[in-house]
Amino acid sequence: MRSKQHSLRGIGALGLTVLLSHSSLVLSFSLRQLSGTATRIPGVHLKASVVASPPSSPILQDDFDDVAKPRGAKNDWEVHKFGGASLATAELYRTVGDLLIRESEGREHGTIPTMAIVSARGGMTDLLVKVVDSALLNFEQAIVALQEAVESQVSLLKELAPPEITDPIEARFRSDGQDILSVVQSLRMLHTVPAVTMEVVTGFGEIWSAQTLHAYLQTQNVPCEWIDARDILVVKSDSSGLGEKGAASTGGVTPLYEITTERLSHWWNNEGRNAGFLDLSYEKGQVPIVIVTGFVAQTIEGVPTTLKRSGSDYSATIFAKLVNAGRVTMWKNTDGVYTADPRRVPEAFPIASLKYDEAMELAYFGAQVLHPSAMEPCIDKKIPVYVRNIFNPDFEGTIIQGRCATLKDSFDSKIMNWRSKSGFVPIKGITSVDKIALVSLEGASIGGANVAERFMGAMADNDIKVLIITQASSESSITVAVPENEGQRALQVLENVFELELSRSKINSLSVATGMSIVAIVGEGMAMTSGVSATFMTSLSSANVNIRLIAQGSSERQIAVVVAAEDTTSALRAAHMAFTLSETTATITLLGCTGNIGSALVRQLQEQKTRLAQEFGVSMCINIAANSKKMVVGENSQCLDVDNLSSLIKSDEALAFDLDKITNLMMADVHPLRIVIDCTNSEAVSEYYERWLSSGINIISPSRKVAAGNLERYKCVRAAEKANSVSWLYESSVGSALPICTTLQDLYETGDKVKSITGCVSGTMAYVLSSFSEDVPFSEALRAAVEKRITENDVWEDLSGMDMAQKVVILARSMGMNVNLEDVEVEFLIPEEFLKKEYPVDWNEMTAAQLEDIKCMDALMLERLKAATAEGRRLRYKFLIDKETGKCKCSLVNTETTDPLYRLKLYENLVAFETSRYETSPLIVKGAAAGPDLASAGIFADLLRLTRSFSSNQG
Ligand SMILES: Nc1ncnc2c1ncn2[C@@H]1O[C@H](COP(=O)(O)OP(=O)(O)O)[C@@H](O)[C@H]1O
Ligand SMILES: N[C@@H](CC(=O)OP(=O)(O)O)C(=O)O
Repeated sequence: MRSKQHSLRGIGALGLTVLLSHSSLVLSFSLRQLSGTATRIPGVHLKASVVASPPSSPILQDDFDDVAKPRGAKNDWEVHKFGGASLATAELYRTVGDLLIRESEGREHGTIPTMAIVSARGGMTDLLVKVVDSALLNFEQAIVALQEAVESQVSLLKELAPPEITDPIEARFRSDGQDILSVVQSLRMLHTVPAVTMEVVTGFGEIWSAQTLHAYLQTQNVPCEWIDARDILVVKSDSSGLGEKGAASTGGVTPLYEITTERLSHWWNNEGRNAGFLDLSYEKGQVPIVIVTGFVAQTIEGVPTTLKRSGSDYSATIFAKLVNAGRVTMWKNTDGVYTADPRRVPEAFPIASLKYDEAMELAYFGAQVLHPSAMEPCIDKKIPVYVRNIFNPDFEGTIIQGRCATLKDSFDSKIMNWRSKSGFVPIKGITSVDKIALVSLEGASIGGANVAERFMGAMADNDIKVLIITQASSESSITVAVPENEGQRALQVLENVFELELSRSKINSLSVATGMSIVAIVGEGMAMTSGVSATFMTSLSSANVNIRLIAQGSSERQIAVVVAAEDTTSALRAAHMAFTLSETTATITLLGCTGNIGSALVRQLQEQKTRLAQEFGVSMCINIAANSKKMVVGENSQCLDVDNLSSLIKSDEALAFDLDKITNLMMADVHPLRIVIDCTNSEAVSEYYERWLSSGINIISPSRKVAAGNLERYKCVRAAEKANSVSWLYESSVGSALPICTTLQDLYETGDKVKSITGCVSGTMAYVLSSFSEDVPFSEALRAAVEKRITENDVWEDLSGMDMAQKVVILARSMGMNVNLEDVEVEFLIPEEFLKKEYPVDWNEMTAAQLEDIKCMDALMLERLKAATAEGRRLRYKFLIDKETGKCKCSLVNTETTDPLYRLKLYENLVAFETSRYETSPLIVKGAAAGPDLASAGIFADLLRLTRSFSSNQG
């Protein structure tokens, strides 16, 4: 095992002494370098590995091996990167070590030289950041954090290998801890934290992590070594600070490949040779495993630096390029790159494949899973990058390879509307960057003064990272998105630059707005399709998200918007769903879920769900279900298990029914297609219709409470529907599943003039009147109808004619008539006093009493039947709506043989439309229309209508 004891130890507070020992590398530290370092971190007892150009090698030129072609190996190198989450515990270090051994054993083509780039153990970098950050504010806290950092790594190490391996490593960790302590102490004298201090201290996480994994691999007796990347990787950095995970940036760090290649080659021919890597017998299964510290590097001046937060991904691809690897695998704690951050969008799922450019855009706009620069090194050598889950290694994850078509290519190709090609989704992923400020210059009237150039020049000169720019063509208005913590500085800088113009009022205003986030959709498919940005914007507006700025990259691979920070998650989820990246087509609140119609609907949804998903790509998600007493709610907007709905509502999980709570939950749901299905007959529920529609929630109502209720309320609800571009559908409230309302709407919308509508829209009336006879009394026919569950719960609603009258109101209103229920002339088939009578609350008892009472009508009804039969006619309960006279009527009539109702059978409904176009022969809609199954089929049809019209809206 090799010892790396290269430290810079301070002997005086402001002095800098170098104590460096390295088996093969010669220290050459120029005075300029030393003073350079000293000016950056004066007084710092810096431990750094400083590598100058390789010494004259003792190795003969013939003997010099190319690291990219390991002597004797049949396969290329493969590089694996393990992030902090994959190295959080001793168990995980073992898992990683075993995985490396397995991978190095190869697949069908023999052993594979293997390189592992390791991050700090999970949470370590944050802890080291805390050590530095708290040094000035709370020194005690810094010490505690430092102790925790060292001790946690030591105890993890000791779990992995015996003392003969771990003792020297532990000693190094502790000595490193002492060095960090010196650095931190010196900060107290400086009263400031030089940028390089953070880079030096945080890098120790990776240095310790690599040695920890190396300790474990040594116990497995495999040829292995570890590399401190600060000895090899030389970079040029044009940005200060570590950055933040998931911040929008390109990092600003460029590897210097020539010198880095030289150093790696030198390492291979010296350290590697000493480790026996040049003499391995690959056929016999011997293969090198080289562990490299991620994240850390060195500047050309020899100062330790980093590749910025999440930079180990970048280290991995840089080393992959250096050794010309066959592939890079980034091992993460997720099943690959997701369509959106899974912590914010629970519906997100792993993307199977991405182009390099798409991955770069996603990373630039904040997808924390990848470092923004990480793709660069793989592009020219076409090295595929796999993103896989260490906790689910059998899953394929995401593969990143290939370039996107250029803008010119897309100009040459045929543009199509993305919704016209079924199954095609132009968007691969949706990301966000938090903590953004918008800086705006408005109302410039400075002819020829080149406002944009001065604006952007000021940003560049002051090192302010501009993430998005939008500019009005006149240059009179420019807005840029910058990191929030740069917002005020950007404003000051601009105030200085445009001081003169501001004082002469040649610029209206310069302003900064903080508390913003960028939300971006990414995918190469958008360059070749139309309708993408319309879908994006519509989804945001349906989620009530206000857009502050829009920008589309010239590559047409991304569209970014800036929104208020508190709207970010809604925006992400809404866009995710609008592009059907989520499977759920609609989220549904089902009211009255245990009633006759509600439970029939649940049954149908259960039966149809696979077919709907497979044939139509529609997935309905019942998210809230309630009856009049209880309600159940899917956690985090997740779907309830439809197969278990009835037991869920009886379980302890069920909450007390609360319409306000339901409304708030629906309003918080950002799904662009939210639907309430009102299968209740509740007046209380109908009071919420207007509010729901005004909040962008669609309604499907078999309930007639609103459609046939108070005219003023009906009008308000309709107005809310129109104003909010949502739908209120109630096809199932008239004639169950028969297309009566839609037919009427079609006639109306196509300009036909509906003169009158007649027919029978009561299944109970149709059944009873066509089945009672001299042998079967009227009351017995009604009993049969009750048993067949085709009546309303309260059979008086049917027999009073009020059920039919409500449907008449609905149809008349659809013809543009201003009618209320009182305007319908209704003939009762029961004595009026029955309606005022008090019946038991229990349904069975109430119905039994009603069936007893109705017997008094048997004789009278038989008489009417006989009279009709004597004339060769049939008894039917018929409605009439006459547009011209405004008359609406429901009555018992003796129908002639020519009347379409004459042949109406048991369960049937019939509606005849007499219109200008259908003058000679009315348009007739007829069919079975009774019972919960048909009613729920009507709701189902409305549901599908809504999902269809929603998707066409979006294109
Ligand atoms: N689009 C995305 N796909 C996958 N993960 C994402 C995405 N956006 C954000 N993340 C977050 O990034 C995390 C993985 O990135 P990171 O923590 O940097 O990994 P590691 O440290 O293991 O390299 C995931 O746990 C997830 O929470
Ligand atoms: N440890 C560094 C570098 C890195 O890339 O880590 P991770 O792979 O865990 O994101 C960081 O936390 O930023």
